[in-house]
Amino acid sequence: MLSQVHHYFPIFLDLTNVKVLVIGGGKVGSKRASKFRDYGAEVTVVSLDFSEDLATRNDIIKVKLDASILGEEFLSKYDIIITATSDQSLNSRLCSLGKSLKKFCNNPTNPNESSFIVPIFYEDDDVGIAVTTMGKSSIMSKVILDKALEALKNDPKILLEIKVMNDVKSLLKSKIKDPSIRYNLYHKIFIDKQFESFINDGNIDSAMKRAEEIINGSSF
Ligand SMILES: C[C@@]1(CC(=O)O)C2=NC(=C\c3[nH]c(c(CCC(=O)O)c3CC(=O)O)Cc3[nH]c(c(CC(=O)O)c3CCC(=O)O)/C=C3\N/C(=C\2)[C@@H](CCC(=O)O)[C@]3(C)CC(=O)O)/[C@H]1CCC(=O)O
Ligand SMILES: NC(=O)c1ccc[n+]([C@@H]2O[C@H](COP(=O)([O-])OP(=O)(O)OC[C@H]3O[C@@H](n4cnc5c(N)ncnc54)[C@H](O)[C@@H]3O)[C@@H](O)[C@H]2O)c1
Repeated sequence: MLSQVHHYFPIFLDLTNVKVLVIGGGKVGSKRASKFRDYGAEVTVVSLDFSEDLATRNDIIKVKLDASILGEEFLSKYDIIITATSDQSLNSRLCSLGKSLKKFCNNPTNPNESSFIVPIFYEDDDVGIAVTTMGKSSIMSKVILDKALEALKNDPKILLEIKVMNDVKSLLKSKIKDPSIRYNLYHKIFIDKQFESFINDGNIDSAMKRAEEIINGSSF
C-alpha cells in the first residue's frame, strides 16, 4: 500500500443518470461506451468516425467532431470522461483538462494518468468481482477472474450462504433495534456449528430456525 506505485480504490458504482463522455468512437471507445450505457449511464461519444457497433446504438448520443477543439465548457457538462482516440497526446491533454475540472477521467492509453481503471469484471444479482493488474495485463486479469469464478462454481454452498445470511440480516433487523447487538449476533450465527451444518446439508429452513433460536436466546 505504501509503495510509490499509483494505487486505486475499488468501488462499485451506480451509473444511473451519470453523464459519461467518451472521446474516440473506435474499438476501445465503442466497447467502453456500450458497457457504461448498458449499466445505466447517459453516454455521449465524440469522434471523427464511429464503429459499426456504435452506429447501431440509438441509446448513445454521437457527435461527429474533431475533439482537439473541445474545451472546459464542453467537458464541464460530464461527470466521467474517457479519452479513447488514437491520438495519445490528445488523450493526455483532454484527460488532464478533465481532471483539472474535478471530473473522473479514464485514459485507456495510459493508466497512470487515469483517475480510475476499468477492471475486468463479473457481476450478477448476488456477487460482483472486479480484477485489475494495475494496467499490467488485461489478459492476466482475465485469468485471475476465471480462477475466482471457477472457485465459486466449485463451492455452490457459498452462493446459498449469501442468500441465507441476507435472510438472517432481514430477520435481525425486524427483531432487534440496536445495530451493535445485531452485528454481534450476525457473527455469532455465522460461526454457529449447528447453523453451519444445516447450510452444508442445504437445509435452509432448519438453518433459519437455528438463527431464530440464537436471536431469541440472546439477552438483549
Ligand atoms: C477490461 C477491459 C476494458 C475495456 O477495454 O472495455 C480492459 N482491457 C480490455 C481489453 C484489452 N486490452 C488490451 C487488449 C489487446 C490485447 C492485450 O495486449 O491484452 C484488449 C483486448 C480487446 O480489446 O479485446 C491491451 C491494453 N490494455 C491497456 C493498454 C494500455 C497500456 O497498457 O498502457 C493496452 C495496450 C494497448 C496498446 O497496444 O496501446 C490498458 C488497460 N486495459 C484495461 C481494461 C485497464 C487495465 C485492466 C487491468 O489492470 O487488467 C487499462 C489500464 C485501461 C483502463 O484504465 O481502463 C477490456 C477487457 C476485455 C476482456 O474481458 O478480456
Ligand atoms: N485499454 C485498452 O484496453 C486498449 C486496448 C487496445 C488499444 N488501446 C489504445 O486505445 C486507443 C484507441 O484504440 P482503438 O483500437 O479504439 O483505435 P481505433 O483506431 O479503432 O479508434 C480511434 C478512434 O479515435 C477517433 N479519433 C482520432 N482522432 C480524433 C480526434 N482528433 N477527434 C475525435 N476523434 C478522433 C477516430 O475517429 C477513431 O474512431 C489507442 O491509443 C490504443 O493504443 C487501449
